[in-house]
Amino acid sequence: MPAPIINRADTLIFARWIIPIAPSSAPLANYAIAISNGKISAILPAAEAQSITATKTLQLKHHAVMPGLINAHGHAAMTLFRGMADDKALHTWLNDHIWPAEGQWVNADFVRDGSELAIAEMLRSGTTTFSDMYFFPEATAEVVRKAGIRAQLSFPIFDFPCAWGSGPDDYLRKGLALLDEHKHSELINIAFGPHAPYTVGDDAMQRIVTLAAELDAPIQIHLHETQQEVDDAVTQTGKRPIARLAELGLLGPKTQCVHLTALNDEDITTLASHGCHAVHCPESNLKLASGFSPVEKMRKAGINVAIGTDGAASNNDLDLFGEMRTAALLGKAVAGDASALPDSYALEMATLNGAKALGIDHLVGSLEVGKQADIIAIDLSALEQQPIYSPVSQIAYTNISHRVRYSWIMGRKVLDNGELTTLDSRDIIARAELWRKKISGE
Ligand SMILES: CSC[C@H]1O[C@@H](n2cnc3c(O)ncnc32)[C@H](O)[C@@H]1O
Ligand SMILES: [Zn+2]
Repeated sequence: MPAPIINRADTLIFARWIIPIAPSSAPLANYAIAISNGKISAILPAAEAQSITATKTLQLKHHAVMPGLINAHGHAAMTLFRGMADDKALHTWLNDHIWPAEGQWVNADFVRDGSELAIAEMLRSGTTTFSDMYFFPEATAEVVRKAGIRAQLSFPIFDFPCAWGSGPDDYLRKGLALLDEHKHSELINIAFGPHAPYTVGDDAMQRIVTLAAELDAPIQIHLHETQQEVDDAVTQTGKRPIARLAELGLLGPKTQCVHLTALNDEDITTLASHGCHAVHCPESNLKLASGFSPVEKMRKAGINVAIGTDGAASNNDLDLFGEMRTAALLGKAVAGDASALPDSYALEMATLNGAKALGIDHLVGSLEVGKQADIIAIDLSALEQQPIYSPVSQIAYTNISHRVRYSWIMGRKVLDNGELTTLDSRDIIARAELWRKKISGE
């Protein structure tokens, strides 16, 4: 059905290209997009849009306009540990460095300041939705509201105590309160965040399965991050983690499986048949030498693959455009096929596939009339992007994140000509420096 013709809008953006992602990623040249009441109200050729009266009009002659990016996995507050424990393998990194540091430093203030630093970095580089898994999610929620960004907050569950709680009972009680508090929120969704198969036992997993089904809530979990994780599980239980979670009923269309490097064909079939989503974090997997995710095989098996940065302590940035480029390049090498993970698929992974994974594709992930106006504009006029045969290629394969100039979330402008409108960069940097001094004992 053709979209209704409108004659007025709150914001009208004329762009050199619009890349809608759905129904396809093919760029629409010299188009306009209208925003009314926080939603996309029209997408039409620029010549036809001249008749629309708008409160604000923007002429973006050299820009590509596309859906805001969706960072489907991270630990926002870990920005305050960026560069603190580099060049270590996952288990040494976690057991000997990160978990002791978290035990010493993480509290609600740490999470508030670290999350604000992360959100500022993500907004500046084109992310409009992020999925987080960290302690004190209520503190992250405060900053999410302040920034006006969209988020899924997965509350953590371990079998053991941490700064946020004493064990599974306590985590579930706090998490359910958070779910209840945000059940009508437009920007925040709450998910269950069992940390990993090796930190959460069968009892807690079973309670998560029951509660998540009752509340129709998503589950996000680190899964098959390394071959060692799989080998240890087989030694201890005789089962691969994916097989164990399938038996426990934890795998389903609301389950977001993060990492998925050590997969055999049976694992892929199990994930596909349960409708699970994969969240690929290529830079964290490379930096921690965790392994290689068979993204092309998963795609061919019909698994929805989204993309995430993971935390800044294992990446070390939150640049989803950079992650997209790494995913595309690595995906080709892993598949042994240069045609695997083409530019258009890289863009889909970071937008619509992310929205599908988080269960919000009816709201965001593509530019379509009726969807929420989560939109970014990238200036392609710089030397490094010339000449432009294909804007999709330039976005996927050139270093582009610093060229994001505008960003709207639910129609609200949160990045204006490269400047954050809701957050104060200088104050955020000053607070990060205070944490560095404290943590380094200066
Ligand atoms: C449940 S709160 C998050 C918890 O996860 C830790 N973490 C960060 N990155 C990874 C990773 O790649 N694999 C496993 N666990 C990770 C983080 O430090 C928190 O303790
Ligand atoms: Zn992670």
